[in-house]
Amino acid sequence: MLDFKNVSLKHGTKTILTNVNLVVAPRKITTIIGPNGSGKTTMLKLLSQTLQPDQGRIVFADEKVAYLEQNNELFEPLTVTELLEIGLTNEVPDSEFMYRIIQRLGLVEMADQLVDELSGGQQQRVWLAYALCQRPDVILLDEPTAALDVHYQVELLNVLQEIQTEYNLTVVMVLHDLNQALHFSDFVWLVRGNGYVDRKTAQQCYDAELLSSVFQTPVQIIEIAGKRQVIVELS
Ligand SMILES: Nc1ncnc2c1ncn2[C@@H]1O[C@H](COP(=O)(O)OP(=O)(O)OP(=O)(O)O)[C@@H](O)[C@H]1O
Repeated sequence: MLDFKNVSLKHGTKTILTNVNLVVAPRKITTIIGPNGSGKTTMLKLLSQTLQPDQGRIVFADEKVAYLEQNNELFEPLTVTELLEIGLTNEVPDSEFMYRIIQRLGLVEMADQLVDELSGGQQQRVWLAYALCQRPDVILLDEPTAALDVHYQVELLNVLQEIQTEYNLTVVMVLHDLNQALHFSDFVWLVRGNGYVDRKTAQQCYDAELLSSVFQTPVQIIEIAGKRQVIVELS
């Protein structure tokens, strides 16, 4: 169980959340979408307890939560394998699991390289592997595809979805790409930046009026090869 119960939070004078009640769907993928500065990262920080609400509370059972922030830094030079082994040490070390994650995230060839010497996109995959190696019940991911090319964006989300299903993980992530958010999620939280958050199923979000109002930008929903796609109208 991981819920927002009557949570209110301001950053300075800016209202981020007002009496928000939300249930994180267990063993499902929830994606947070919304405009820049609306409070998406703040919500992940609340769920990870790196930030406390002004009012209300985040309700936890005894889930193990792994939080992958937008920017991650190493404080000493480590190879990919060395970093992932640190992730494993909290639990019964499971190098077989670690090797599967290395394979699934396409990291085999760089397993012995220093993390700092990898490209931004490669490092992003390594940090996701690190979070998974902690064997969390809940994984919080802030823009996990941000530095990736389109191939690896889709690849990473596919692998994440497979691992989520296989290990019954609860995933809460922030994405900016609306098509990816709706395609890979069960639930979507739409953060409006005025204190309010709508919780919808991903299917309910294929709604041009809804998305246009959240982003204050005209969008259309069209169908390509039988699949709905969100198109942002360019002026
Ligand atoms: N520690 C802080 N102190 C003061 N204001 C903050 C702090 N952290 C965030 N804010 C402000 O709160 C608002 C929400 O920030 P947050 O990072 O949660 O937004 P976001 O939706 O994740 O944005 P983006 O899409 O740009 O990553 C922003 O206006 C931001 O400037």
